[in-house]
Amino acid sequence: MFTKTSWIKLPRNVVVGHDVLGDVRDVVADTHLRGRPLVVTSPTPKEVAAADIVAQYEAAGTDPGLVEVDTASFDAVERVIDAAEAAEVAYLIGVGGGKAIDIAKMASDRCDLGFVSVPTAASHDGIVSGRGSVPEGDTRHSVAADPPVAVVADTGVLADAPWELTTAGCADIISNYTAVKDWRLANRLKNVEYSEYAAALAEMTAELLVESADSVRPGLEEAAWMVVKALVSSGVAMSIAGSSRPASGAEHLVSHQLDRIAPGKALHGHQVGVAAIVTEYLHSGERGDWRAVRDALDAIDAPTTAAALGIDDDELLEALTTAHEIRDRYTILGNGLSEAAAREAVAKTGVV
Ligand SMILES: NC(=O)C1=CN([C@@H]2O[C@H](COP(=O)(O)OP(=O)(O)OC[C@H]3O[C@@H](n4cnc5c(N)ncnc54)[C@H](O)[C@@H]3O)[C@@H](O)[C@H]2O)C=CC1
Ligand SMILES: O=C(CO)COP(=O)(O)O
Ligand SMILES: [Zn+2]
Repeated sequence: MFTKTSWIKLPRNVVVGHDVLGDVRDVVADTHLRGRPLVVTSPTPKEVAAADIVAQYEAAGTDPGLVEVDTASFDAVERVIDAAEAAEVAYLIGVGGGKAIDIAKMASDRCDLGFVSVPTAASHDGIVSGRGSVPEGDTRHSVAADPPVAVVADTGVLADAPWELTTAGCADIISNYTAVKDWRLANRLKNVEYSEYAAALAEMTAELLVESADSVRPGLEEAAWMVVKALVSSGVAMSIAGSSRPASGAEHLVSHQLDRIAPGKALHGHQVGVAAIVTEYLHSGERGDWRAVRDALDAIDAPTTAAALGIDDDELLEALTTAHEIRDRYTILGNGLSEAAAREAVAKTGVV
């Protein structure tokens, strides 16, 4: 008897382009969302975009709430929920990098309110995904949350953001190669549910970005366009899968460990990129595709070594040998990488 069910949640309006920041109210008006919003942001994105959005609503006679967050934590989610309830808002607008967007996404899901995603950096593929990523103690949660009802990505804002944020977004996409390899491995060895459509979309997204690497250059709106389209596509792959598997494998586990061992030293996308060189080596060996991963990162100016991340060799080795403990997600790390194997992998790939 056939018993499978799949429920794919996707955004209704995804608006990407030049000067679209000024259209946030119009884009929202095209959805079912009505009333006062709560704008969830962090200090720099507030100046770059959130203040403009607040001004749009004020000019139209609506007084939006505003709350600032600075970390991806469950405490921050609770603070936003309290602010949303106190201000009796009708929906939330997340404005910023991955952390502000994740917090707004999870808070709106918990309050059963709509969510609008306004990225100010092309730095991560959580812009449209139906997931939130939050550390807690020794673990890292990938929380299911309704994806945004609408996304407004202004290519001018994204192109003006610091270049390293864009290269981090590219590296987050390049890591799809190893994430999908880990997913297939987990499917074969542990019967983990797998979607060929989601995997193919995640891989194709990485492929298209790598092929366009020459055009991804600082300050160009065309480059921001290409990268944000890839980030949207990767987020859609996660929504089709109903998990972050198409975009998060062992390289993400290593990055999540680095967030605990060496907090604040490097961007999420850069960490997963460097870790992907090593996990690709583990998948396919010395003659495998790890050079292609490294060269793809290099072509878009993303770091390819621990030193370029600002992370000590020992910190990376600790992350590599303990990453399997962080979450119940089977990957090429299996039940743990030995220190000797980790040393060999980082030496062979030139990551250390
Ligand atoms: N939910 C999901 O599916 C996914 C979630 N993530 C999560 O996203 C986070 C990483 O996102 P990031 O954006 O790298 O980190 P982030 O949100 O900490 O942003 C990095 C920095 O960039 C600044 N920034 C943002 N826009 C700026 C602009 N226009 N000009 C100047 N500075 C600007 C932010 O204020 C922050 O200081 C991690 O917590 C990661 O786990 C990443 C991928 C997928
Ligand atoms: O960062 C992600 C995809 O790029 C998703 O992160 P998780 O590993 O927390 O699911
Ligand atoms: Zn990621």
